[in-house]
Amino acid sequence: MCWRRLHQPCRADPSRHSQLHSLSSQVGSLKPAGVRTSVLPEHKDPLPEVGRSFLGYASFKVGELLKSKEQLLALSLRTSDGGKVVGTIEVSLVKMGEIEDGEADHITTDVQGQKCALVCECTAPESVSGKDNLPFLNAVLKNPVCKLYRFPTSDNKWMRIREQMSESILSFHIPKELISLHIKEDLCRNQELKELGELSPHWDNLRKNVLTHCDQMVNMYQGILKELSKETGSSFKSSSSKGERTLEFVPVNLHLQRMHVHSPHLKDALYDVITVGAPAAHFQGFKNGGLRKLLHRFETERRNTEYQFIYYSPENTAKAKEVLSNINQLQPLIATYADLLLNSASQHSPDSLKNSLKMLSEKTELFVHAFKDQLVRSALLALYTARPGGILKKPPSPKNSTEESSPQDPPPPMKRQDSIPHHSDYDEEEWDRVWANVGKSLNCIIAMVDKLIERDGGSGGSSSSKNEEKDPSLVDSVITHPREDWYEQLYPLILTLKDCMGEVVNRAKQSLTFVLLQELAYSLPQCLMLTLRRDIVFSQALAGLVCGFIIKLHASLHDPGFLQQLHTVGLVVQYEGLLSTYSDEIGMLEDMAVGISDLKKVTFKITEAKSNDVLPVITGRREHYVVEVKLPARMFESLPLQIKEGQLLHVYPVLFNVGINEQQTLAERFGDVSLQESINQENFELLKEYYTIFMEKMPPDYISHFQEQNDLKGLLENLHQNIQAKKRKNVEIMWLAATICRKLNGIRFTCCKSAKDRTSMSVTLEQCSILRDEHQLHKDFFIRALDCMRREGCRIENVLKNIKCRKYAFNMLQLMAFPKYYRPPEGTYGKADT
Ligand SMILES: O=P(O)(O)O[C@H]1[C@H](O)[C@@H](O)[C@H](O)[C@H](O)[C@@H]1OP(=O)(O)O
Repeated sequence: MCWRRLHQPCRADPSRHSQLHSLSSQVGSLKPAGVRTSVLPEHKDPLPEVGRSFLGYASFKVGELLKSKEQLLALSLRTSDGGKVVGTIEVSLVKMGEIEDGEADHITTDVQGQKCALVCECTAPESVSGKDNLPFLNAVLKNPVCKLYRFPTSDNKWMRIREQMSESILSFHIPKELISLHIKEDLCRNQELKELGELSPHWDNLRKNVLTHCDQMVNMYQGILKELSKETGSSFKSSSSKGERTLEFVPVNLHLQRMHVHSPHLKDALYDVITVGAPAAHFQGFKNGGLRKLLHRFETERRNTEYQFIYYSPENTAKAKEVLSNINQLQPLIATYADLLLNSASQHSPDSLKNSLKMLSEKTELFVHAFKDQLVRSALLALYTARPGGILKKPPSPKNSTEESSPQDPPPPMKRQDSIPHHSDYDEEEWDRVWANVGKSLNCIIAMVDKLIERDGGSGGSSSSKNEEKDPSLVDSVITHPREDWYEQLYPLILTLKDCMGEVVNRAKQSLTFVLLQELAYSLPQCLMLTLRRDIVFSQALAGLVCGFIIKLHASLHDPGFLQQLHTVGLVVQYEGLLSTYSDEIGMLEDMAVGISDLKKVTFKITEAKSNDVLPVITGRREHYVVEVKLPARMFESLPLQIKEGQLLHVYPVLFNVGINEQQTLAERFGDVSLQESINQENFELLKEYYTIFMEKMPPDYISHFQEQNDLKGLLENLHQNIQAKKRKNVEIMWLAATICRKLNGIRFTCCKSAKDRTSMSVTLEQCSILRDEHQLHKDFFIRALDCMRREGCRIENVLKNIKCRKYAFNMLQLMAFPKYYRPPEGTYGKADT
């Protein structure tokens, strides 16, 4: 690392001669050096000339400093004529991590005359756990801002802090990936709606209407994707662009906020927080509230409107989508394995034949299993009644096993269709026969393979353990007509399997698409706008999560405990919300709560990077996404087997919100804080559940050591009491939740509307509290360090890059309503055009 400019000549402070802050020293320019001076107590002479402002000088060679045992030099401070010794100066090496090609400059901070910390600024990023991680992290993190501080510890030593803030290219990459998937999913659904076959006029009109709107939606997503694709290389959406329509899917002001601490007696430590604007649909606005309320209201209304469409619960609709997606994945796979089997047969290779059969059997069993649900059966019946002339005496019920005896079920649907004659030739058992035929034809293939291998002199029967399940008539027909050409023997059976499968797929797809039609049919534009809103909020939340996950992974790769936790338990992801339950921010919080909860649908998979493209890849659909994170070969190799084998890694998102500004005061006095209370209560339960799984699944050795180090139970109890206490602006909740998250190796987030002002107050407070509690920051320096970080640190740069002005957007009146430690120092806040 190098300093462009070194310490300014020292100016003697006429009022305080005992301690000087900085001094002109001809220090070389390789490493930053900390400088401490003192004046000899007996020195009574008037100050030497040089404008009375220079106390003296000293010089040294950088090499000497580097070679010195303590990396510290004690030098005599001499008057400018080289005569008298007027004091001493200590120069010590401040090694803040390696920086290549870095530029640095220094700023002296002087908080109301108290010299508390040396702050340096530099532009180069820092390696976290070895330089080798850098290229991979650099592919994700952009435009780092670094600040270096020195603060005294309680035993009068120095701790060195490196604060770093970086944007992420994932801010744009993830939304683009996700929108592409939405387009794919919706195009496929629209196609399936078109292929639903002939419907009676009522349903046909409904379908046409749905298709018109859905096509418009797809066009809209395509338009947004096109606009976003123009933003090549972008990695930051500023708070002032919150409401821009084309950037709606992009998270606001997303950054990694990192604190790297080197303290004298302790191991170096790294503290990361992802800061981001609360995931919310700013362009759509909050006049009618946010997702939590909108979804609830929509579902209640839909449930109570019982004509024109059939009510399927959100769980059933989700199940229909899942089965459809399984079918779409499994059918081509089975076809491929069936062809592989034929290929092995034509090569007359018993081993290869057995292997292909094994794979074919596994996938076909999954396929058959996918249709076991009662939903398919009831949907088939519903679709039958929607065909021209098809009506039942008894209306279909969309019940499934979980819903079967719910007394609140809505009355039977389809009341308005009694103009269609009541006759039915619907054969309820036909589906069972079609479905069972897939299993039968598989059994037939298994029997034939066994037979062929046996006749060939191999160990027949080994290819299947299910002989007892085979259909005897089919087996007989195989045995009584043996032929020696394997391919010819198997070909007709494979053809039958494919035909049977085609029949099942056709029926099931149509019936389940009919279920999806019901979801869209009610209150069409509103329903699609809700989906859009949810997609937008989810996209912002996911971009942050993927960023947090990758950073956590890189920072903890060397920790076997973490890796074990990752694949056996999964990671807790804790969001600290600072939104107020008043006015528009109620809607934001309602959006955020759903967006964060939706992250449960995400799992991660770590793969080996095969090229320079290390950006994550997303697959899946709205109900479930898999994010593939790539690691370079050497890092990938060091992972536990389970992770290398592609095990899906889970996340457990939790949100705790405490409004802190003047709006929250209004909410507490004249409004309603119940939203915040219920969110905190619900999420406390989720956090407790995670802790229980953690305790159950981690090995006993790990747990006993963990318990010795951390009183998680006590912290959870404390958090619970604070949530129950319903105290105003109870910021203790945030501190406890964050502490629990850190102790559980989780991923930390802090959010407010823009992640600029309140977030900056909170992360700097968190950083200084960690320094005080974990690194013995001298108690007299707590406030000074806090003010220093807020005045000179990365977060004021965050404000600058968002609104082109170095002022937190608070006024005096607002700040009076803030909890004490959330107020920035004088001169750093004021009217800012946000
Ligand atoms: O980063 P935020 O705290 O969401 O910024 C707020 C700020 O807290 C508030 O005092 C000010 O009046 C503005 O509303 C800020 O939000 P912007 O989104 O306008 O930056």
